[in-house]
Amino acid sequence: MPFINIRNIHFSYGEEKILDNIDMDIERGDFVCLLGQSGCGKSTFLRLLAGLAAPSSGSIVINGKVVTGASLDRGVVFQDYSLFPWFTSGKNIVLSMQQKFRDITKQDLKERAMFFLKRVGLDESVYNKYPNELSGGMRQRCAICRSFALDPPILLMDEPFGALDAVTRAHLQNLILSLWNQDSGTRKTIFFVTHDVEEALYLSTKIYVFGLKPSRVIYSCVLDKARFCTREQLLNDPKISSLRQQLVTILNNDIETKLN
Ligand SMILES: Nc1ncnc2c1ncn2[C@@H]1O[C@H](COP(=O)(O)OP(=O)(O)OP(=O)(O)O)[C@@H](O)[C@H]1O
Repeated sequence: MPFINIRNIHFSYGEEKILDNIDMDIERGDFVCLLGQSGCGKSTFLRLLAGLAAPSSGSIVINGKVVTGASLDRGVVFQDYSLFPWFTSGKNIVLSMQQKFRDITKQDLKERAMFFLKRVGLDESVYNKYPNELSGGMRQRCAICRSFALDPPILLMDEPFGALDAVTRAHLQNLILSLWNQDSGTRKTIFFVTHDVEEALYLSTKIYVFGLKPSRVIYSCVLDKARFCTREQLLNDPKISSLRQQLVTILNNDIETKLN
């Protein structure tokens, strides 16, 4: 049995069918990118994985257990940084850790938060700042810091870099790869929603393309490229170039089929 076994997932909002028979087998430590046109149901699928909604039919089994609700074993990072604006960054990080590490003192939690702030490239002064005193990139680093400080084996990331400029986005892609790579023995399993083919090629070990709703997986692939390859290698690798072309064509054809 794979680490995550997703079988025959259907989901509807009322009468509107959104997901139609999604199957996936995911191994521990996979970096899974979900690509697809806007509105096809990628975020909905992440909500099902998070246990925030239940499939209309089908099952999601993680490590042998059926998902029936939310769990601290699945961390979530959204595009809009998901920090409470009325708390400082530090409090945002510590509050979520308190739910998981109930026996750890506040001082130790603060030290853990400081440690992870540094890991994501933020200075300790950020601890006492409110989210609105930080740039978008810094807020997203804080959200990533909060997720990694909680240390969930699975991370669900919904277009986490979608609102950022290209340079910040590239930095954060490198950051997430280095956090994911930090200890290859206990790599987190990451699901990452993006519209960006290049981002998917750079980050993932597996790519799933969702078709327009009611959405099915219309293409999937496993990337056998070395996980430490550079952006330059990615641009020059002939196999990746052909995969890039294929992904763009599939996405374009999908939208054209629905328009015709
Ligand atoms: N709470 C809701 N109630 C009813 N319909 C919803 C709800 N949330 C989403 N939808 C609909 O479900 C469909 C899928 O939405 P979803 O946000 O999952 O797509 P997406 O692929 O993540 O889109 P995007 O890439 O634009 O974020 C859309 O048609 C959307 O309007």
